[in-house]
Amino acid sequence: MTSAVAVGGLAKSYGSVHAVRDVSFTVEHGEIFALLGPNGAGKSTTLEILEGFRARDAGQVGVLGMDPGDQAEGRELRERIGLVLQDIAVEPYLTVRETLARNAGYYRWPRDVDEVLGLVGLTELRRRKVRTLSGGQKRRLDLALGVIGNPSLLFLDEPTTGFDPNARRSAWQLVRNLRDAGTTILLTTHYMEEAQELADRVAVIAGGRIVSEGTPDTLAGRDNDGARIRFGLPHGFAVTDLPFAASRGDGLVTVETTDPTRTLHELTGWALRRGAVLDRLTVDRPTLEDVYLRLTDPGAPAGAPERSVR
Ligand SMILES: Nc1ncnc2c1ncn2[C@@H]1O[C@H](COP(=O)(O)OP(=O)(O)OP(=O)(O)O)[C@@H](O)[C@H]1O
Repeated sequence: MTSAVAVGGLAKSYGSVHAVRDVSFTVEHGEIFALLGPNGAGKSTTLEILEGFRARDAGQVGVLGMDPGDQAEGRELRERIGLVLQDIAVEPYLTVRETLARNAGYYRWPRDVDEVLGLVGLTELRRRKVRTLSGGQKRRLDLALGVIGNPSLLFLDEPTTGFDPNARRSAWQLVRNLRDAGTTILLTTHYMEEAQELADRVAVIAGGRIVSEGTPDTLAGRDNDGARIRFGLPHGFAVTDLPFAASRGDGLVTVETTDPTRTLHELTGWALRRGAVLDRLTVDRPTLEDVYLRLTDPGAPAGAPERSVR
């Protein structure tokens, strides 16, 4: 089976601004794929080309086996994709349920309106006028509008911006449920926690180019990076007493290691023999955000694109 989305050598400029330079990636059926990148990196431009709203200058694009740039195929495609864009215009004087029911009428095989209201947690608010919804409630309605047409492929452009932490977790569960029911999802987000929690694979785009691609856990060799052990030393002990090199700052000792199992063993053995209690002991690895910040640091030397495989 072909990929749900296949992009090769995509390029798009606005006058002298090279918004997308040479972007290639695929999204497989049934996966959640996240496009990450700083403001102005080219994410929305890429998405708009895939959605058929913007013409490309160069490259190949296949979405559900169709070319969104082709007028006839583009129309057929719009029946099969769902969109949750950053700012969807809705009629403020309709109720939540009326809005959803009206949009359901645009599709040949819509989902049940009340079922979708339940999915996004808007059943209680179904009789409320849209203009009275809070920002987060409105965003849930956006999500409902995106899935009402029962799409095979759903585009989510920053789906949880403005959500409170509980609403964000509910939205994540909804997105996972959609994926588990067979919907392919391509999303953009500025929340690294969202990408970590949701995405099967991510691509980082910067300056119109993909600079790294992989699973959230392995992106840019994240899984092979060293671990960091931190702890507080009790009174009377110095960093130089430790059986390995370490540094001290913020009242905590930090040890960088590529072999955390061994280093921890040495550390705890050393402490137990001396009756020393290691205060606030933690072991961690670079987060997705650490890796993302490194990849998108404008001061970092430009290198070959990094790719890690699943
Ligand atoms: N219609 C337009 N006309 C001219 N320049 C544009 C237009 N749309 C986008 N750009 C420029 O193209 C570049 C890429 O913009 P794009 O909106 O694709 O980035 P983005 O990654 O989605 O950013 P954000 O995270 O801020 O939404 C930016 O430099 C932007 O200023």
